[in-house]
Amino acid sequence: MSVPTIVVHRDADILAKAVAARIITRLVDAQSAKGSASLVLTGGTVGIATLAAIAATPARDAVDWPHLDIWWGDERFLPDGDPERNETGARRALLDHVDINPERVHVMLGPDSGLTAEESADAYATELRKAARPEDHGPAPSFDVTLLGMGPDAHVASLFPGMPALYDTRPVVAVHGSPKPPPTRISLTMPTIRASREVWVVAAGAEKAGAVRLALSDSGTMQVPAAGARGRSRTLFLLDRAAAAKIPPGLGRIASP
Ligand SMILES: O=C(O)[C@H](O)[C@@H](O)[C@H](O)[C@H](O)COP(=O)(O)O
Repeated sequence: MSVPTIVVHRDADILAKAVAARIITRLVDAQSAKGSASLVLTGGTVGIATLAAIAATPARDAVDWPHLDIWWGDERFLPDGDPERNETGARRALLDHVDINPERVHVMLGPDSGLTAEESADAYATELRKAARPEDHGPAPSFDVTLLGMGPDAHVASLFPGMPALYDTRPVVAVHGSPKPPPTRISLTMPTIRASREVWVVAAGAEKAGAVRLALSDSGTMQVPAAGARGRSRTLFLLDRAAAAKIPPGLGRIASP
């Protein structure tokens, strides 16, 4: 697993724009190398602001959108079109504005599908397994980039401290009793997140500073899920100054102006 690289930006607005530029470049590089790319989206304010920043960036047209697979790290178990769904936010911010191939947008189904949350998680696991190739050596693709927002409790996706999903070895699980509403969610598990080539944790605001410090220390994943959010070849913590305020001295950080 890769040691995190920390990049600190002035504020949340610059952070979203910088992450947007970084995603565009990463996707173009991946597509140039292998003809396609895969991106795992996150909910949350920074996650959605980043997608809106991509949509607003002229360079977005450098991405070969029809050859991009879009996945989600987690989803609120709500009906299609519900404004609280991460998918709804992603479509409004970006997906409705680019030439994405609908068959390559892999949504986590909500209750209107007729599935229970457990059945929806199983259906997603099947989709992941179909997309996995032999070189992925597992039940899910090695995503090029998995974006993760992070809560003040250091949760990532819908993996909350001490909750059963953190102990689950299946690729995708249903989450009940989420401390962050809504209570029922679908989430990739840590093994699936850690199978990603790159994991990018994005966080802004002083309320995240404690969680960032723990996530970059030798904390246990069960109590500090973000401490387990590591990519196989690269891990980035992309932060604003407020969220980076409590980073232990001596950790390599790149502070942008
Ligand atoms: O479904 C969700 O709520 C997200 O996936 C969740 O993991 C989010 O990314 C963090 O809670 C950070 O959210 P904020 O950036 O809004 O604090």
